[in-house]
Amino acid sequence: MTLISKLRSVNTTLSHLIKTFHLVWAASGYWTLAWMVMLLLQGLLPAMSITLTREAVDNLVAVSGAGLSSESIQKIVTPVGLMAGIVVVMELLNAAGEWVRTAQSELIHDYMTALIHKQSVAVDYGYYEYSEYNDKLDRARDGASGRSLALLESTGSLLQNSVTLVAMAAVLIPYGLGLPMILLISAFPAFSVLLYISKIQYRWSQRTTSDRRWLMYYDYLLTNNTTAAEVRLFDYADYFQSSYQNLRKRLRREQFNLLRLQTLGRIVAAIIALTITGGALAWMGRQVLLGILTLGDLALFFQAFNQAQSIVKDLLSNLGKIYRNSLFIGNLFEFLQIQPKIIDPPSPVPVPTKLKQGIRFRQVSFRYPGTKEPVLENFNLTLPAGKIVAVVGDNGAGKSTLIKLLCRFYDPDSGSIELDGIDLRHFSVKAFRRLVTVLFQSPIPYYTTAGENIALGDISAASNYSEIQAAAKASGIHDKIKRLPLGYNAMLGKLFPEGSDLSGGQWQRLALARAFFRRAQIIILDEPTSAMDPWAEHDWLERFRTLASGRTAVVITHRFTLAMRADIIHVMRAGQIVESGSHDQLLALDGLYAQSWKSQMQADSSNPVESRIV
Ligand SMILES: Nc1ncnc2c1ncn2[C@@H]1O[C@H](COP(=O)(O)OP(=O)(O)OP(=O)(O)O)[C@@H](O)[C@H]1O
Repeated sequence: MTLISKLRSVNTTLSHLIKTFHLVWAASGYWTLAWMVMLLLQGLLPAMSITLTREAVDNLVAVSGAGLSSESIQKIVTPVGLMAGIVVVMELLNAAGEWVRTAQSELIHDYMTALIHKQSVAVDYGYYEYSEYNDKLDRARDGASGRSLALLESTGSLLQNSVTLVAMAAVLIPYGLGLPMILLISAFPAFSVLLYISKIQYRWSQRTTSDRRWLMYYDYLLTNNTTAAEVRLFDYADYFQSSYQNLRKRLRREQFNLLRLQTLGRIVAAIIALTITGGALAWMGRQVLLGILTLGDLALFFQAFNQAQSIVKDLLSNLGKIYRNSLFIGNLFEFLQIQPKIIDPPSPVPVPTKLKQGIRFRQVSFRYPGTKEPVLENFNLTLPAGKIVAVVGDNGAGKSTLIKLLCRFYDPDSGSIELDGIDLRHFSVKAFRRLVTVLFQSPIPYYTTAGENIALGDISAASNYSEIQAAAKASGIHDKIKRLPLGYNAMLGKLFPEGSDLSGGQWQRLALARAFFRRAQIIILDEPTSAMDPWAEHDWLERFRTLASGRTAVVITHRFTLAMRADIIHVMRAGQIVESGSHDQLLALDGLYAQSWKSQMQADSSNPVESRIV
């Protein structure tokens, strides 16, 4: 490590320390103040105690053999009494310290968690599609509350040690400068070992972040209710269990190696420190034999040396901890610094209250970050206002990418997506998204009450009970909810006690109710009926038409039954629209759509409603 990189590392540590202190202060201002006052007191008391020891011993020597006069007793009782007082104050401070520490740690935990939650939502959706981001998030969590408090504690201990050390030095310096120097040198090997190990541990932790996520994933596969059926059916438990165990074995081995290195280093450092201490003690013995020191000096000297040595050791070990924790907490700051790319323009244009022309993809080209192949290239598509448009196509054609662009989860690399002729980038992101509702293939089962599941569509209107019921009726889930033990107040999902589970199709109906409740102008559907039987799908489609009337809807689907009901069908292949028209027009065209339709009809003529476009 060059001098410049060393200085840079000290600078980074300091900057992390300052940022951490700001965070801690913001999270627990008064408690931090109380903590600092206590540190100062705890730092000063040991030196006061040592000075009193000298006084007590010297007084004892002075009055020894003078009889039990009140004057001689007082000479001993006063310093001893004060020393006892200091012990009591130290105990009180220790007890109060526990209290302050617990309060601080709770406040800091909540504050840091809130910061991480806020940032997790603020970053672009796109980040969640990359493992590097997940690594950052995992590391930030690791560096959050625990590390910041540890960093603060080590800094506090360091300050306390420094106060004590300065006070001790003031007491020791009259005996010469050599002793403080020896103390410092004796602790140096331990410090170097600590720094070295800290660095190795940090690198190991960074390198194994993904490994730990693999462990979580295997654990999830083996213990989760959503995977329980397939684990049994495919009998893959042994396979994933051994993957878990093998990975754990490797991590355990690496951890043991680190531990061995650490223990070895510590033993060597302790031997060096002991040798130096032995030399200092021999020197002290010599001074006593030569009659240079008084008994009081000797007592002070002995106590001060012992204490100062452990303080210097603590001090250096705290420096090491500060260094290590600042490395980890750097991950938190790195995470908090991620800037979203999908942001509001400086002066957003108001979103249209009612769509007139519709949505247009104009010469859109897009590739996912970090990939070479574009998914869309000079892509054009119009979604006319008030119409239902279906987009069909084979796997990987780019249909879901269209949705992501339409929701502004990503922006095009070139070209534009326009709403009534205005580029989406000119609207405020929140205001634009308020216009959109998406019904996903697997809607999220929110483990909350049935009513709240619908209200999440528009949380600002959550108290509008009659609208919630109207949305449930419109989507066809009202009767089911009414039959639940507590109706709209019934908990859904099996995660919590008393929860009632719904079928896949019922969850999709609940999602439709949420969409009704949202009253958004643009409705996007991604295989919304995949979990429904043909009868339920028919009923659902009728309800969907009610929802979509007067709105602009895009349906991404593989199902003919769904696609054929759209006003316009676009067939997509390899990032391009290759055919467009109504169901009848596309059949008459006898192209890709017609071929898929025919082959599906032949293959499954007994059950045409189940036909899929391939
Ligand atoms: N996050 C991503 N990063 C990189 N490439 C991606 C990402 N998501 C999708 N792709 C790629 O983009 C292309 C289009 O994918 P997309 O999911 O849009 O297809 P699709 O038409 O929705 O397919 P399907 O019908 O199977 O759902 C595919 O080649 C896919 O591998």
